Amino acid sequence: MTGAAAGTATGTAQVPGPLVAPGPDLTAEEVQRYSRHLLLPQIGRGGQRRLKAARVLVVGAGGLGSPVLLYLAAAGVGTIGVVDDDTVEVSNLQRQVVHGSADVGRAKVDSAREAVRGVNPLVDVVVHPGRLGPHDASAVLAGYDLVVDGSDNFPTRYLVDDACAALGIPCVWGAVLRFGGQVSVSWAARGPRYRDLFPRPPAPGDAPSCEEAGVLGAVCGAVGSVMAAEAVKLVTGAGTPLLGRLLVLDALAMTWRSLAVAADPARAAAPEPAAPEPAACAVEAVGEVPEVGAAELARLLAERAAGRRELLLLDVRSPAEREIVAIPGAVGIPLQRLLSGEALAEVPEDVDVVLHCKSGARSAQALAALRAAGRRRGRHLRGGVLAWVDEVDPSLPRY
Ligand SMILES: Nc1ncnc2c1ncn2[C@@H]1O[C@H](COP(=O)(O)OP(=O)(O)OP(=O)(O)O)[C@@H](O)[C@H]1O
Repeated sequence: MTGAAAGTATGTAQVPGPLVAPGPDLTAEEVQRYSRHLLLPQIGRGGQRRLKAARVLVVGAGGLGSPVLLYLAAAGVGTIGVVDDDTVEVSNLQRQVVHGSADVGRAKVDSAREAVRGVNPLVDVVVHPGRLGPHDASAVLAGYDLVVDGSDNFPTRYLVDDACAALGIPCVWGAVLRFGGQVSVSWAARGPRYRDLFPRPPAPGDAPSCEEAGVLGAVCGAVGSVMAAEAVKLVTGAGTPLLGRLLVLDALAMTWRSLAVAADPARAAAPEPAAPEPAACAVEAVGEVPEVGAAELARLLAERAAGRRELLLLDVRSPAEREIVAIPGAVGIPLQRLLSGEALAEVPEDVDVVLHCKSGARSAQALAALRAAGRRRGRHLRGGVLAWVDEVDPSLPRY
């Protein structure tokens, strides 16, 4: 993050007017539905007509996208786009409140469309199923007035931020992890951008995901609600947006802090670093690594139990993940301890090693680190503990 000094020549955020021109007048049904907005002088009938004409794209129908979608729909945003490439899983329901139990297995975009229509049938929902990538970002974002980024990964955030900058439109972005969250507005033409706060993506393994470290569901609700409020403010011109400011939530202490942020003059002068392809995951980043399937691992462990084989099964997930589900006989060494080299001595050189994590990305990274350190007798479990649950012991929980 660049310093906390807004107001430099490059960093001064300009308070914009309304982003969207008013649409057609409201019907009697709309007047009734949105009456609590109409009572607000900062929104009123004119602001509600702007919302009716607005086209807002929500990236990700997950933990943040859920409250964003529901509040934008309820607020009467005329056209809401939804991009997502995922299907609803049981473990999503703790925070992804736009989906319900009956939606498990459905495409998130379909489930979200139905929920949005249930909240407000006057809203048009445009679904963009699939992974947003450099090949289609400009085409998908074009035609929207504003993007709300509720994605959960750095490549997508940089991609969305760059595409918004190129199109000259603002992006409201948010991020959550454990009990914390961040929200801000990135708008190249008017103030600092996401890239000013985070010039470089963190090194693989430096920033844990919610999948690894967890997140309080209500934190997604709090941060997502702020994102939706910022979107409504930008569309209508109400108040002062979070432009040049980063709002930081600590839900354990229950504090919100507002940090001033400035554009980074060095970034403004330098060419944009290429955003990594969003589809790229840690496995691809570290190259080919030898794998073993779950059924094969079960056979190897049976041989070990019978005393016919020496094998070390290393679980590189966090202790909290291991408490949820573990492969019997696995030894836990969290990924960071392997990547830092701190735990290398705990991995013997003369024994076959199989590493595993939840789904295979972290174990591939750990294996690459072991190989870089000269350990040649390692493989990793394809599909991680989830593959073990699916193929070997379905009585164990997925998460
Ligand atoms: N580039 C992208 N294109 C389309 N959808 C994306 C992209 N990046 C992220 N998303 C979506 O954004 C959402 C992020 O939400 P969240 O992290 O709460 O969900 P999740 O990935 O289901 O969580 P978990 O990994 O813990 O299971 C996901 O639904 C994910 O599919």
